[in-house]
Amino acid sequence: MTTTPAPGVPPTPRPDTPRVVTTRADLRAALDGWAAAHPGARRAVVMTMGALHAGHLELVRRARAEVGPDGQVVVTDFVNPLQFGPGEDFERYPRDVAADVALLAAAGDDVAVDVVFAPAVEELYPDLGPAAGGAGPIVRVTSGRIGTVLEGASRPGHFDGVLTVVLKLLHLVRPDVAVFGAKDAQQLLAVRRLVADLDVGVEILAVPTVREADGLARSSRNAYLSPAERDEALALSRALRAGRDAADAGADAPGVLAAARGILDAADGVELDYVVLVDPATVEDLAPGAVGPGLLLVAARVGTTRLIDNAAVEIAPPATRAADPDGRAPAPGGTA
Ligand SMILES: Nc1ncnc2c1ncn2[C@@H]1O[C@H](COP(=O)(O)OP(=O)(O)OP(=O)(O)O)[C@@H](O)[C@H]1O
Ligand SMILES: CC(C)(CO)[C@@H](O)C(=O)[O-]
Ligand code: BAL
Repeated sequence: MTTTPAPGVPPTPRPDTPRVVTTRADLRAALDGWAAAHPGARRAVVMTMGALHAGHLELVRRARAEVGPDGQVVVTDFVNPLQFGPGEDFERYPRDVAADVALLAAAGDDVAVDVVFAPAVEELYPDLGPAAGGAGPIVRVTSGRIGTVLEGASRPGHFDGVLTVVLKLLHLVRPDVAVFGAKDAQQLLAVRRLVADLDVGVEILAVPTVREADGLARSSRNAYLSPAERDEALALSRALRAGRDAADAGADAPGVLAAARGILDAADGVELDYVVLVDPATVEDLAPGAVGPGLLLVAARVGTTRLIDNAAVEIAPPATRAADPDGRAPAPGGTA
């Protein structure tokens, strides 16, 4: 892919491999250099913890589509210690920046990345090292109620850590748009609230969950699963499909939730953390009589691996729910 030059400057081919920078100073130089060579170009960021997979590539594709060939796409590759609690998988989390860069370099022009920012922990958090007492930043973002329910209840402090690093990365990269995955639905909502509540000047875009052919949501943590566990993990996406099918067939909110829960309760090897049907705008439980959009959220442990997944559903109004395809009134007590 070539980029459109400033007037009078010959077009330069975009390098095949993204430029990898690890310091704030080199990041700034890469951003400023691009802006100088491409006046008016837009910039997009895709924030990741590395161990890149097809889900991440979809986020990059969206980012590239958003800024065009002259725009600059930055991928951040950083396992953020602030969002991991004691006993979680911070140490075990897969880290291989070279493999991530190779995957990006092998992707097509529509997934072209200009810069990979892969800082060391001390670069982002000078106060976190042993020399500084290990406490980390004094001032952090608090995620409020969103950060205390569901993922936040199971992982106390997680969303404060996520929002703190997201805000830092937004300040460092200064993008026009930032692309996040719908797979991490509560995170997406928290980031949207961060941007709205703190008046951060960036557009947040969401990409639908990318799945494997059998329905399993792509996730870096899938790498932890043994083949048998991977089969067991399919119960999550099956449960969401059952909930969605129930909604499509006219079930009410409790019926939708029961359909999903039934699959999970019957599944082998799945230790359920939660399955809930929530208001997508708040992640608060949907009332039994609610109609309209809902979000089914599931979190479960399969072996030692904690997985999350979700699906949007639409709860039909009772009148629609009750009518049969010919529009006749329902039999008394009928539900669907
Ligand atoms: N299957 C997917 N579809 C769409 N977006 C995804 C998918 N997996 C991850 N993302 C998005 O990629 C971004 C970076 O996520 P991250 O690096 O944590 O990957 P992950 O696969 O979610 O990892 P983990 O397994 O640790 O949760 C997030 O915005 C996340 O929602
Ligand atoms: C947004 C994020 C990169 C912050 O560390 C992380 O939570 C993730 O990968 O989803
Ligand atoms: N994918 C969200 C980041 C985390 O689980 O820590």
